[in-house]
Parts: sequence; structure tokens; C-alpha cells
Amino acid sequence: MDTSAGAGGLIHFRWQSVRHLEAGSIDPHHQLNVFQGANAAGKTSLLEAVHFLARSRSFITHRTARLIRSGESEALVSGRISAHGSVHRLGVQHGQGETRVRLDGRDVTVLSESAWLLPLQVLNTEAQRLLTDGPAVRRGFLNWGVFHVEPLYRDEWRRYQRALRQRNAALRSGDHRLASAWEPDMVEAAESVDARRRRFLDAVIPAALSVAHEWLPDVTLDWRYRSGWRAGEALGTILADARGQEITQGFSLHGPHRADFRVITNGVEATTFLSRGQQKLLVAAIKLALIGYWSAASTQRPVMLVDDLPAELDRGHRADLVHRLEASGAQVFLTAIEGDLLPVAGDARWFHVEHGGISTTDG
Ligand SMILES: Nc1ncnc2c1ncn2[C@@H]1O[C@H](COP(=O)(O)OP(=O)(O)OP(=O)(O)O)[C@@H](O)[C@H]1O
Repeated sequence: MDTSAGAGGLIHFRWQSVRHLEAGSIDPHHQLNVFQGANAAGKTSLLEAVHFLARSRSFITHRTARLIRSGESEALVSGRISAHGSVHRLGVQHGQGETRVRLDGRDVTVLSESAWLLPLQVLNTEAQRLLTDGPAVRRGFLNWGVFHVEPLYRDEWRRYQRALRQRNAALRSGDHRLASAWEPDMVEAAESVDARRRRFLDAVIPAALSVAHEWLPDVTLDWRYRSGWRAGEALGTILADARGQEITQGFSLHGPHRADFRVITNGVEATTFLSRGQQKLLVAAIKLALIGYWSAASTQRPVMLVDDLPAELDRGHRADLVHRLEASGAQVFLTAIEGDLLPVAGDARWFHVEHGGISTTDG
């Protein structure tokens, strides 16, 4: 670890045996990095490699093994990251079914320790799952969102999950007394998890909807949060009342593990009303608001990976999204087949991607 922290974010990045990519390295710009190249050149693979460094897994398949270049036995990424006023060395290696993470010369066993350094979001075709998929995806968004600004959240969420697991085990064995013994712990952790989630959403979603409103002026936008238990009632009472039924089911039906939030457009679910391009804009607005919140609330520079930004967006929305990304305070990695579709206004580093090789260009 050294103290030449500079502007923050990923200041050096190196990869080996990742998908289609030739082994290589780059020194990313602290604000905007554009990767342009033809189909199958390796642009997405580069973003995937950055994701692998930050989160120790692939963002595409959730099957990290596929990240390894065909014919090789392990993939390796490493980087120097400026965060919290210092520079950290992070390396992630995947091979033989195992992922090994090293931070500043020591092994890391808890993912959140290394993930903490690079608060990261992805905007790609999968990102629309935030709107289209079930609540688990939105809870994941909530958990990462809160985790990066409220360090205590991770412990409270873990404490809740532990109490929930224990209560579920007691329910499955039909043990009322043991199930009830775990409830006070569950309730205490649930209340603080819920309070932090509400605070986070109250800051992020209205900001997101105000940007979305500029992009979609004819759409009425609203949002709702469900804590996971009946509004206005104490979770402790709900758990006690539900215990008999839950013993039959074998799991807990109420609590923040059932939380969700939804964006409502013209009175109905966003996904039933918006076009694909409009959904992309709405998700982009949510992610922009999140990285804005992270930038303002913590000392790390967030990283935003945007795959094929021009796809599905008209010229006006494309330009506005690029400008907002440039002003977001994040370190942005953008890919595009044709760079001239991206009206970049400020300082940026441009890279040409061809047959898995990456070289800097002057734009
Ligand atoms: N594990 C792997 N080993 C070697 N090559 C791989 C591996 N996984 C994928 N590829 C190849 O990498 C190429 C895809 O690269 P990538 O998705 O990064 O391209 P891209 O530049 O983002 O393309 P597009 O603009 O078409 O989305 C494909 O040719 C694919 O067959």
C-alpha cells in the first residue's frame, strides 16, 4: 500500500487469460475510458475483466469458469486501486473451480473486503433485469447500494440472515420455543436494515426519477418500497402471530429478506409500459443516481461499466447519457462499436480493441 492516491479509482489494470483477450494492461483515465472496436473484438471481455477484479465473479454468466481463455487453466486480473486516500494492490485469480483474492499482499476470504475498494455498477443489456426480474435482483441492488456508504449495514444484514437461518431451522423442526427465541434478534437487525434501505432509496430513487422525467417527459413516474412485512405493524408481533403457519411452511414469510421496490409508470409496472429503449434509460437514470450518491457519500471513486452504450438509444438520449456519465464523479468504462456515436465533451482515454488486443489511441 502506498499513499500516492491521485484522483481515485482503478489506476492500473492488468489481465491474463481472460476470454478472448490477449494478455495486457492499461492505465485508465480517472474519468472516462472508451473502448471501441468491431463485433467480437473483446470489448465486453475487458469490462468483464474489470468486474471480475471488483467483485471476484463474472457479470455475464455467473459461471466464472467461462471467463478463462479457452485452452488455459486460469484467468488472472490485477490492479492498483486508489481508495480512501491510499493505493491498494488487488489481484483475483480463477482456476480449477477456485477463486483466490489477494489484497495488499494477503489472502482475502470475505468478498466484501475487496469489493469495498471499487463500488461498481454495470449498465448493459442484463441491467434491465433490475426492472424485469424478481425482487432478489432489486435486493442485491439495495444491499450493494447501502453497503458502500454505510459500513455497519453489512454486519446488520449478516446478523439478520443468521437469525433468519436459525429461525427457519427451528420452524422446520417444529420447535416453537426455539423459533421464538430467534425473533428478537431478527427484529432488531431487520429494523436497522430497513431504516438504512429506506434512507438509501429516499436519496437515490427521487434523484433517478427526476433524470428519468427529463428523458421521458410524457411518462408519469412513481415508486414504491415494500419492507417485507405489513406496513404500520411491528415485525415482532407479525412473527409471533405467523409462527404456527410458518411451521407448516418451514420458512419465515415476513422480514427484510422479502423486501422490494418498484418503479411505477403511468400507474403500472415500468416493464409493462415502457419500450426497451425507455427501460434502458430508466435503469441508466437509477444507476446514475446511485453512483452520484456513492460519489457524494464516500471517499472511493465509483466505477461504472457501460457496454454498448449507443445500442437502443437515439442521438439525443445518447449524448445526454454520455454527458451525465462524464459529470457523475465515477470512473467510467464505455464500449461502442463506433466511437463517433459518442459525443464525449471532456477529457477521456480512448482505446482501440481488435482481435483481443487493446491499444490506446488519441480518439
Ligand atoms: N473463454 C473464452 N476463451 C476464448 N474466447 C472466448 C471465450 N469466451 C468468449 N470468447 C470469444 O470472445 C469473443 C467475444 O468477445 P466480446 O464479447 O468481448 O466482444 P465485443 O467486442 O464485446 O463484441 P460485440 O460488439 O459483438 O458485443 C467471441 O468471439 C467469443 O467466441
